[in-house]
Formats: sequence, structure tokens, C-alpha cells
Amino acid sequence: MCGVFGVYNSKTPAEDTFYGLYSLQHRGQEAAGIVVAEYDENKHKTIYRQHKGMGLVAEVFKDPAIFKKLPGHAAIGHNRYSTTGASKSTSNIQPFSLTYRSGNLAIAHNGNLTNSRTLRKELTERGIIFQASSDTEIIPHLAALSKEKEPVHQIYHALRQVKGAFSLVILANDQLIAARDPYGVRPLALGKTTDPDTGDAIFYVASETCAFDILSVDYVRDIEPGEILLIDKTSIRTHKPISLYLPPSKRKARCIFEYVYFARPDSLVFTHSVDKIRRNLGKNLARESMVEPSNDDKHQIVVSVPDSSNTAALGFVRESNKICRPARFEHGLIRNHYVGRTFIQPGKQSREIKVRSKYNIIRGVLQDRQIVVIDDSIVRGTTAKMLIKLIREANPKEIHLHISSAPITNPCFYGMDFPTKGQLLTYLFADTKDHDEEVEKIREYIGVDSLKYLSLQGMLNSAPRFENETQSYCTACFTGDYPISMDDATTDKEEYDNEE
Ligand SMILES: O=P(O)(O)OC[C@H]1O[C@H](OP(=O)(O)OP(=O)(O)O)[C@H](O)[C@@H]1O
Ligand SMILES: NC(=O)CC[C@H](N)C(=O)O
Ligand code: SF4
Ligand SMILES: [Mg+2]
Repeated sequence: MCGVFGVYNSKTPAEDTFYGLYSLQHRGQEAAGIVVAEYDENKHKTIYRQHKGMGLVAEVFKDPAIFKKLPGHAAIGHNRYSTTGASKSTSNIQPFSLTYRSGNLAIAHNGNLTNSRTLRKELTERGIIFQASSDTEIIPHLAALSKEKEPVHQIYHALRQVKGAFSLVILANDQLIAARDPYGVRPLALGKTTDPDTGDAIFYVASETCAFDILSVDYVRDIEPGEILLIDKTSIRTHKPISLYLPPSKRKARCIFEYVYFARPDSLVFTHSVDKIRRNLGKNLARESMVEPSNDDKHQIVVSVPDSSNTAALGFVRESNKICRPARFEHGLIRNHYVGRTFIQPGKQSREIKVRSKYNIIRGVLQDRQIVVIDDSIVRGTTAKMLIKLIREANPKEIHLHISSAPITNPCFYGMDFPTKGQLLTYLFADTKDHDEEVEKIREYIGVDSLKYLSLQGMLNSAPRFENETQSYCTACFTGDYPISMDDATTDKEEYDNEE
């Protein structure tokens, strides 16, 4: 999924970006980087400096001396969760920065392009040399090839040619550019504060608004789907950046999975509170639930799988009580906070080890009870399978697993790393005759007394509506209805990587 952050007209751009990336850590745990722009008055040009590395933000930027070497007025940063190009390859760490005929360019990307292989082949045939194997590097190459003079127009020209999901922050000489694909698949927000000394604006761009909160920055609005926003010296005085627009798409395709799992609940995503939508998902799940408290239990014991399903579990409990099905939220699973997100971890074995070391059970809460376990999603099934085995060790009376999203049956090509059906748990049961039989087989496999997924309609009813739009969300991994065509013939993430 990746986290992107940008800042313009700050006295401490590297530090601001560090804190922004730190709060966006949940969007990518593989690598992090910052590129800072400093205007050199003597040379009349902008100099870029960077620091990048594999691992978490706090590890990559552990040494405070790094920040002394990154002075400037603007910066962009990136947390990587790889979707195209090997995870472990250092050449894929973003932001990418390069020098070309119009000066300096640096780019950070959240999303995934669906025609990058086709474009890469064309560019390679024209003699372009690629340093990385990720899709993102295509964009600066296309911009550099553009006949336009202004970097923002070169970027526009490049973005007309790429397809797929992109939320971008770009440094172009001394300017900051933010852009979002016309479908609006990934989020991107604009924030602002005022410099108390000059009255000038300080602009911020981030994947999620939680990055603004940590810096006491006001959320202004979202970068619109298809918008290319230019922030420069003039806009800091006027407090108004300039916008260009890519041709609109017929429909919008905001990733509904951002609401289900990915984003932090304290963020506004697509202009709406993730917390509120996640509570709605839990509420609708309670309405669809068929589990009644067993005779000798006064309450259902509802246990969330921390952290991502905590909010849905709260919504579930509240609604259950409203509809006279007494329920009580309990901490039955404790999470080790030093283990990050497991689903976005590359590699099966490392995901399994992480799940096992991540959770432990509180026996007293679970023993001899009827337990409703709430999780937000089942993707590969690693978490559910291992967790239920763990919960069984506490001898609960019954385990009912409730999922606050529909079954994931199709790959994502727009920025989540499950590019083939074979990676999904549902694939194991693809030959079942209908939905009920499929759910029953999954129930048996996971080893629970009952399994309930929220319906697709229940999911859509939980998410906000956008006026004058025929379709607002991408639900492709749940439905197979892909809003953006997949031009590339292969989904091999490491196609262009050499053995390391
Ligand atoms: O079926 P799987 O492939 O295991 O993936 C789904 C699980 O992964 C996610 O949690 P994760 O641990 O990544 O993040 P969290 O700590 O934010 O809940 C999600 O909330 C599910 O629990
Ligand atoms: N998840 C993402 O947003 C990934 C960005 C980019 N496609 C990469 O693989 O580096
Ligand atoms: S396929 Fe699923 S995860 Fe991917 S963008 Fe669409 S809704 Fe989001
Ligand atoms: Mg989770």
C-alpha cells in the first residue's frame, strides 16, 4: 500500500517528513526514504539530498546526525510495501531521485501501475536504462522524455500515459507536486499551517491525515481523483496551490479495503472518518449475525483480533446490545506491539512466524465461554488458522469467527500485494458449488464452530456515498469487477530483478 508524505516551505522538512512517515508506518514496513530539496542562492539551483534504507522508519533514521545532513525547504518521503519489483532490492527503495535536462526530480508512489511492463518494454527499446525493477520508475522517465518545458506539464504528460493506481508526491526542482489517478484508488490529503514569522503557508501532503495530526497541521482537503496539484513559491504567499486535471474516468474506484483494514482509524480517508466506517462495518456485521448467546451465558464475549479489527468489534458490540443480543467486549487476545503488521509482510514463512509471536491468549477470558472473534479480513488465512488454534488452547465452549468484510476471491493489482488467486485462502475451495458451501469449507479448514463474513452489500452500506457518482469504490478483490484494465501479461513481482 505504501505511505507517502510531502512538505513545502518548512524550516525542518526532513524532521517533518520523518514524523509523517512514522505515523504512516502501518502502510509499509519494508523500506523508507526521504529526499530533501534545498535552494542554493549562489548557484541559483535546487540541490537534492537523500537518505534511504531497508526497514522501519525509526531504524532507517535512527542516527540524529542524518537530519543535519538534510537541510532544505521541501521534502518528500516514502514507506514501502512492495507490489512490483523485489521487496529486498535496495534499488527499489523510494523516493526515486534523478537529474535530467530540466533539473532535479524525485518521486514517491503509493499504488500500482497496470501497464508498467508494457511501458517499460517500450522505453527499454528506446534505450532507456532502468535502475530499479519497480513500476514507479517509469513515471520520471516518461516525464523526462516529454517535450513540455515545465516539470508540472512533463508530469501531466507522463501521467496521461500510465494506467492503474497512483497517489504521488513529487519534487520538481524547488516545487512540490501531488497527483492522484482519475479513479482515486489510493488516498492523498492536503494539509496546511501558517508560518508565524512570515504569514506564508507551509503545505503538507500525506496518504492519511494521522500524519498531519502528529505535526499539528490542519487538514485542508483531499487531492481530488485526477488532480495534479502544484505547490511553489507563489502558492505559499497566496495560500492557494494551482491544479491541473487529468481527463476524468467514467467511474471512481476508491479502495474499499482502505476502510476495512489498511488505514488507521484515527485518519480521514477519502474525506471520511475511518473509525466511523469501521464501526459501521461492525454494526452491519452484528445485524447479519445469526449467533445467539448460548443458554447459560448472559452475554456473548466479543474478542477482537488487535489492532485492525478493534473498531469493528466495538461497533459489533454496540449494535448487538441495541438489537437485544447482549454482548460484551473483552481483551481475550494480547498483541505484542513490537511485531508489526503480518499481512503486509513479504514471504509466507516470515508471516507465519510473525503471527505466532504476535498474539497470546488470556485464558480466563476465553475458557468455557461462547466467544465471537471479530477480524476485519481473511486474505491468505495465515492469521485466522493460527489464531484459532491458539484460542482453542484456552478451551472455550464455542468459537464463532465473524469477518467485517466479504470473502476475498480475486487478486489486487492496484497496490496490495496479493497479485494471484493462488495466494488467497478462497482459492483452496474454488471448486465449491456456491457461497455457502465455500464458507462451510473455510469454516472447517480454520476450525471454528461457525464462520460469518459480512455481505458485500453490508460493506457498501457501511461506506459513505459520494454524490453524482455511478460507482465510488473498487471492490474488485471481493467481486472480480476490475475498474481499471490490466494491460500487463504477467503479475510476477520480481520479473526484472537479478538474483541478489
Ligand atoms: O488472512 P491473512 O493473510 O492472515 O491476512 C488477514 C489478516 O492480516 C491483517 O492483520 P495484520 O496482522 O496484518 O495487521 P494489524 O496488526 O493492523 O491487525 C488483517 O487484519 C487480518 O488479521
Ligand atoms: N504498495 C505500493 O503502493 C507500492 C508502490 C510501488 N508499486 C512499489 O512496489 O514500490
Ligand atoms: S482490488 Fe481490493 S484491495 Fe485492491 S484496490 Fe480494489 S478493493 Fe482495494
Ligand atoms: Mg489484523
